[in-house]
Amino acid sequence: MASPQGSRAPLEFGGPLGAAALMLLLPATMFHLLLVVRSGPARLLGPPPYLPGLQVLWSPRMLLLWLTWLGLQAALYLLPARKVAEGQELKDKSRLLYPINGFQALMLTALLVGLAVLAGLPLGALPEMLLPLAFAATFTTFIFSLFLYLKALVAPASALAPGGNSGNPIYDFFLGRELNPRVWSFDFKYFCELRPGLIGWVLINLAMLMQEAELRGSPSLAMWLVNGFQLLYVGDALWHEEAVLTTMDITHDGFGFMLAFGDLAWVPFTYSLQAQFLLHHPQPLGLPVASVICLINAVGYYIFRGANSQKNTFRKNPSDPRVADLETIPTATGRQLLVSGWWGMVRHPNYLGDLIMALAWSLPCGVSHLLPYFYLLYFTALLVHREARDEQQCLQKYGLAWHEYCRRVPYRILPYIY
Ligand SMILES: NC(=O)C1=CN([C@@H]2O[C@H](COP(=O)(O)OP(=O)(O)OC[C@H]3O[C@@H](n4cnc5c(N)ncnc54)[C@H](OP(=O)(O)O)[C@@H]3O)[C@@H](O)[C@H]2O)C=CC1
Ligand SMILES: CC(C)CCC[C@@H](C)[C@H]1CC=C2C3=C(CC[C@@]21C)[C@@]1(C)CC[C@H](O)C[C@@H]1CC3
Repeated sequence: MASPQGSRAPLEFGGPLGAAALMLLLPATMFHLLLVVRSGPARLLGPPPYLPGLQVLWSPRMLLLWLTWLGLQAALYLLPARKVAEGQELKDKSRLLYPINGFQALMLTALLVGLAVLAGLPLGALPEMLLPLAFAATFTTFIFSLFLYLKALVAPASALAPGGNSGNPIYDFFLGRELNPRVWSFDFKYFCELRPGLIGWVLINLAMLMQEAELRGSPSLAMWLVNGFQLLYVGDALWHEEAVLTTMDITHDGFGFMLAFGDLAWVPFTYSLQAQFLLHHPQPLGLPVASVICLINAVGYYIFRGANSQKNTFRKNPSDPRVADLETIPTATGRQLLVSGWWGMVRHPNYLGDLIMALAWSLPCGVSHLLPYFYLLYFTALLVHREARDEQQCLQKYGLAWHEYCRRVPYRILPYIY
C-alpha cells in the first residue's frame, strides 16, 4: 500500500517487527512489575511469583470501574475551562483549540474522592485490585487503538501524522496514524496524555498510603515522600497543561497503541511502583536522609521547572523581560534558539531535572532492591531515545543553525558526560 503522504517517513522503533515486539513486551513488563512488587524477594530481574490465570485478570466489575474512571475524567474535561488555548499551526495552516482545565480536573477529582472516602469508599482496597484493573486498562487500550486506526482510514490526508502511515498495519497501529483524532471538539490524544493516567497515578499512590496507614497504624515517612514528590510532579504538569501542546507527542506523533497504552495503562500502573513497593516492603527512613532526598528532589524540580518555563516564556514572547537578555541563535525559520541560560548548559536541561527527580523518587525505597529503581532506568532509556528523536526533528527544522547550537552547547543531557 502506498503511503498516503507520498514520501515515506523512515521507520522508527525497529519497524513492524519492533512494533509487534513492543506491543507484547510493554504490557508483559507492566504485569511483571505488578506481580513481583508484591512478592517477598521483589526481584526486578527474577521470575514472577506466579502466572495469573484469566480468572484473576479478567473482572467485569473492574472493567466497569475503569470505564467509570475514564467517563469521570471525560466529564471533567468537558466542563467550562478557565482558558482555551490554540495549538501549533497544522499542515493546512489551521490551529486546534484546547481547553485548559486539567488542574481543575485534579482538584475536582480530589474533592469527589475525598467525599467518597468520607461516605465509606474503601480506597485502601485498591492495591488488591491493581492486576484486574491493569488488565481492563490494557484490554480497553487495544480496542481503543483499533478504533483510532479505523477512524484514520476516513480521515483526510492532511490530518495524518508524519510517521505512522507506512502502509504496514502493525506498525501504523502501534505508532498511530492520525495526528489529532477528535470527535467534535473532544481531542483524544490531549485528553489521554494528561488526565486519566496522571491523575490515576496519584490516586493509586494515595491508596497505597491509606492502606499502609490501615496496616501499620500510620503511613511511613518514605511513603509520604513518594506521594508528595509525585503529587508535585503531576500537579505541576496539570498546572502547566498548555505546555504539553508543544511536545512532540502532540505536534508530531500520531495517536496509536504506543501513546494510548503509555498514557492510560503504563503511567498509572508502573509510575506508582515505588508506592506499591513501600506498601509491601516497608523501609525505615530517618529525618537526615529524608532531608537530603527532599533536597535532591528540590534541585531536580528547580532545574526541570526553570528550563521548561524559560523555553515556554521565550517561545511565547522572545521580548519578555525574563528572557530578553538571553543569548540566541537565529534560524532560517525566523524562530530563534536559546544558547544561554538553562538551554546553554546542556541541550536538554529539562530532562536532566526530570532524571534527578526520578532518582529522588526511588531513594526513599532504600538501596536493598533494584525494583524501585525501575522507573529511573526506564526513564533514562526513554529520555535518551526521545532526545535523539527530537534532535533529528530539530536538525530537519533548523539545519545549519542546529549544527551551530550543537557546537556551542556540546552536551545533550548531562554536562561533561553525555
Ligand atoms: N515523565 C515522563 O514520562 C516524561 C516526561 N517528559 C518531560 O516533559 C517535558 C517536555 O519534554 P519534550 O516534549 O520531550 O521536549 P522539550 O520540552 O525539551 O521540547 C523540545 C523542543 O524544544 C525546542 N528547543 C530545543 N532546544 C531549544 C533551544 N535551545 N531554544 C529554544 N527552543 C528549543 C524545540 O522545539 P521548537 O524549536 O519547535 O520550539 C524542541 O523540539 C520535559 O520536561 C520532559 O522531561 C517527557 C517525556 C516523558
Ligand atoms: C509505553 C512507552 C514506554 C512509551 C510511553 C510514553 C508515555 C508514558 C510518555 C510520552 C510522553 C509523556 C509525557 C508525560 C507523561 C508520560 C508520557 C505520556 C508528561 C505529561 C509528564 C509530566 C511532564 O510535566 C509533561 C510530560 C509530557 C510528556
